[in-house]
Order: sequence, then C-alpha cells, then structure tokens
Amino acid sequence: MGALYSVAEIRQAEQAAAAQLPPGALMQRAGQAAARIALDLLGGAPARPVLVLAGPGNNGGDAFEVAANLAQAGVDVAIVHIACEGEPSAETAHALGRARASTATFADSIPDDGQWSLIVDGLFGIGLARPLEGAARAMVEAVNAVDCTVLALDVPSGLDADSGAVLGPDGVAVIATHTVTFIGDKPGLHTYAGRDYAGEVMVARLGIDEAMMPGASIHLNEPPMFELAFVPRLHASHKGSFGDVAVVGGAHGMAGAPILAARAALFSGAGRVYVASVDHGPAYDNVQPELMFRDAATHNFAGSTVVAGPGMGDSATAIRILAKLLDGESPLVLDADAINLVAASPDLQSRLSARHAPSILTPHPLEAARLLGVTAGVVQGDRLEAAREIAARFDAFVVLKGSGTVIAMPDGEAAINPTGNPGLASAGTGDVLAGLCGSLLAQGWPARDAALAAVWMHGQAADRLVAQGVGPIGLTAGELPAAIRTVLNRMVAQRPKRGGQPQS
Ligand SMILES: NC(=O)C1=CN([C@@H]2O[C@H](COP(=O)(O)OP(=O)(O)OC[C@H]3O[C@@H](n4cnc5c(N)ncnc54)[C@H](O)[C@@H]3O)[C@@H](O)[C@H]2O)[C@@H](O)CC1
Ligand SMILES: [K+]
Repeated sequence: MGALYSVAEIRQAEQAAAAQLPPGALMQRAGQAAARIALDLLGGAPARPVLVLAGPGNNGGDAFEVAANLAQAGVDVAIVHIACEGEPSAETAHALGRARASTATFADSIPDDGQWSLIVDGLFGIGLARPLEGAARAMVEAVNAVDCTVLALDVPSGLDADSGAVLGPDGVAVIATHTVTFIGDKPGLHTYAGRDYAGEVMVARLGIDEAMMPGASIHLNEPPMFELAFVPRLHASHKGSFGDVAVVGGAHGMAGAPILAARAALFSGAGRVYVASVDHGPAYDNVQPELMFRDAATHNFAGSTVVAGPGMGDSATAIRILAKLLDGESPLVLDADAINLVAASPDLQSRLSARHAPSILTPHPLEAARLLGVTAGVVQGDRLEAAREIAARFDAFVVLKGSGTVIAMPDGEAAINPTGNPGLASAGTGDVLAGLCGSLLAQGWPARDAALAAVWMHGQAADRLVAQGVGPIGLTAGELPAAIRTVLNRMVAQRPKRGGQPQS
C-alpha cells in the first residue's frame, strides 16, 4: 500500500542500502530512472533543448546523472549549476565528471530567451535546510515563469518533503508538472502546497527492497486501506438495519448546513436521518422529504449516531446540547461550530477526552488551530503533526481538511488523501463530509474505516463531477451526495472477495 516516508526514514533506508552497494550506485540508479521518465515525457526527439538545473548537493548529483544519460540518448542538454561552497560528495563529483564528459553544455545562468522542451529540477531535494534566496530563488522564479513541462527530482526545490510547506514566510518553490521521487514516496508531495507543486508523482525505488524500508506509519489513503468495510446488503434487510443519524445544528440563518449533512447521510445509505435544530428549524425539506425534523433540545438521541456542528452556532442551548451529547454513548462526528465550542471550553474538552464511544472530528485548519491554541499557519506548517496531536489529545479520529486531507487515528496511524479538487473549496462541502462520516458510523463501520472511506469517497465524487464538466468552478455541495452514492455503490460492487460477512 502507498507508504509515505519521512525524510529521516528515507535517510535511514538510503544508508542501509548504500552500505551494501558500490559507491554512487544509488545516484546512478536515480539518474537512470529519472532520465527514462524524461525521455517518456519528451516522447521522441525534442525540437528544443532540455534545461537541467543542478544544485550544490546530491540532488544536483542526480541532475548530472540525468543530464549525462539524456545527452547519451542524443538529447540536446543545457546545464545550469549552483556549485557548493565546500567539496561535493564523491558521488556528486563523479556525476559532474560524467556530465562534463558528455555533449551537455554548461551555462552560468538560465538564458533569458531560452526555450525548452523540458526542465529538470535538481536544485534541492531532501537536504533543503532553509528558504531559497539569491541565485537559487531567481532560478526557481524563472522556471515558474516558463510554460513548460517540469520534472522535479525527488522533491520540487523549495518544498519541504515532510510537511508539504514551501519553506519561508515569503518562500518560493519549483512548480513541477511531474516529480520522480526516490527510494519511497513522501508525505509533503501530497498535502498542503505539495499537490500543487509536485504535479504527478512517480516513485523510483532504486532497487531498494521493501524489506529494507522502515515500517511506515503514514500511508496514502487509497481503497486497499478501507475497502473491506464495504459490504453488500442482504435482501432480508430493512431500514432499521442501517442505523439512525441525527444531525444537530441549524441555528437561525444556518438551516441549510445540517440539511446538506443529512442529505449526505441519506444518499450514503443511513436507515433513518433526522435533522435536530438548535433553533426552531424548518418542518421538512421539500427536496428531500425523507428527512425528519426534530427539536434538538427535546429529541432522544439514544441509538443514533450524531453529527453535531453544521450551522450549530454558539448559543447557550447549543453548548448545553453539545455537553449532553459528549456525555452520551452515541458515536459522534464533531464538525464546524461544535469544534469551535469544544475549543473554547475546557469543560467540553474534558468531556470529549473522557468519551468511550468513538468520536470523529473534522476540523479545517483554523478550527484545528483553535483546538490546539495555535495559529492556522502553525497547523498548515505541519498538518500531519497537528492532526496527530489533536487525535492523541482527545483520543479521537481526526480529519484535518484541506488539499491533501490528513486523517489521524488515536493510535498514531495517519493517512493523506489523494482524491478531491479545488471544487471542494466551497460552502457546505464540509457539512456533506461530516454527514457521510456519520452515515458510515451509523451503518456499523469502525471509526477508522469510516473516516478514511468518507474522505476518499467525498474527494472521488468531486473528481467524477469535474470529469463530467461539473466544476471545479461552481461545483456546489448539494451536488455531492448523489455523486457519493454512485461512488459508494461502485465500491461495494468492486469490493474484493476476501472473506467478511454481508451486513444484516
Ligand atoms: N545520498 C544518497 O545515497 C542518495 C541521494 N539522492 C539525492 O540526494 C538528495 C539529498 O542530497 P543532499 O543531502 O546533498 O541534499 P540536497 O541536494 O537536497 O541539498 C543539500 C545542499 O544544499 C544546501 N542547501 C540546503 N538548503 C539550501 C538553500 N535554501 N539555499 C542554498 N543551499 C541550500 C546544503 O547546504 C547542501 O549543500 C536527495 O533528495 C536525492 O535527490 C539520490 O541520489 C539517491 C541516493
Ligand atoms: K529537486
């Protein structure tokens, strides 16, 4: 499964492998793998030269190997090299020698009028230690100004491979169309700025056996992580077989948010779905008359899975209801205002930590920041760490939303979601996600699988809609539930037959 490795883990694997190989072998393999990909991207004899940018460290060494291999394949290659202040590593010096001995030409800077068929970014990889400045920054800005295919070696230069943050308050990084990453995939290529900067990610393992890799605690959130939880339905089932969901929210002026969550629960198969309003809410939904409307102050939540937060507001009634729900035994999804109320109240926080039934929290970065008492910038600077910290602190399953949503479990396991698109950056999509999480919980799914599958399906549904021309611009949250239903039924139909019982 798509394991993601920290820089420290990659270094560990690299050292273990290098000890058993001739000097420079890994760099040569990296250069060969990347050159093969470059040739594929060029798709035949290119009309224009390839520009290879080589930095001062071993990422630059990889770049020299790529340049030498491309030159050997008959490609016209120009190299711009930022030399290191001290001595390069032996393997980088050797790679530089190979590039010098090839037909590749060296230039001091990127020519202003240069036109390229491909740019290879070998400036900085996992050794990036500070924000880019001076010549390196100027080079990155020049690359980003050109409309051209860009292949990043290992990591787009300027991007932190662990966090997906561009280093520096006003930092720059190479915006690549493709990234070939070495030895193992890295979390920073898939979350925060990573998805925009890395483009399509390919992994070149450099012949390092899976067995030599450290056990990963972070994975890409892909169907093998959760697909066994999709079970076909028995003919002999009834609506009581698929659980009750109650969505609590809908303060004055925000009646739509719980309805979106409730529709998502309905379309993803929950048996009975209630909207419990903290204010005097609507009596029915004329688009979805299957939904039942109740007063949250008097509704009996026993036996339901509760999704609390969408449009819940911060009234005394909302706080009182939330305290009661936290003390209860219902599986709970906390979103939006419910998270803000918890963040503002040490009392609600201790009730949350003390729960026995599962809790899933679905904060966006600012809500996560409030929970942790930090800024949204700090959360975004290390999304994995923030999600894990919330999960540990509240013994809860955490879905930290944003590009490359992070899902963190109370036991330290974490995943980064690869589906979804900017169409989801619109009002109400979070309500839909919360309703979907609640629906899967109500149908008996373990919280871990519910969180992983809900996030994946939510993104996948948005991707399907965009493929049909519905968005990303103008995609509305209300369009998601029906698309989620299609994704869910396909997942059930395609579920691998590996044991497990149909749900009764
Ligand atoms: N060591 C190995 O066995 C292998 C290394 N590989 C490559 O080597 C890379 C790691 O090499 P390094 O550890 O040398 O690291 P990098 O090549 O990523 O960069 C480190 C160098 O850049 C300098 N530096 C860091 N940040 C800077 C900044 N903002 N401005 C200016 N200079 C800066 C450092 O002082 C150092 O000289 C990997 O990303 C990968 O591409 C691959 O060849 C696979 C095998
Ligand atoms: K790079």
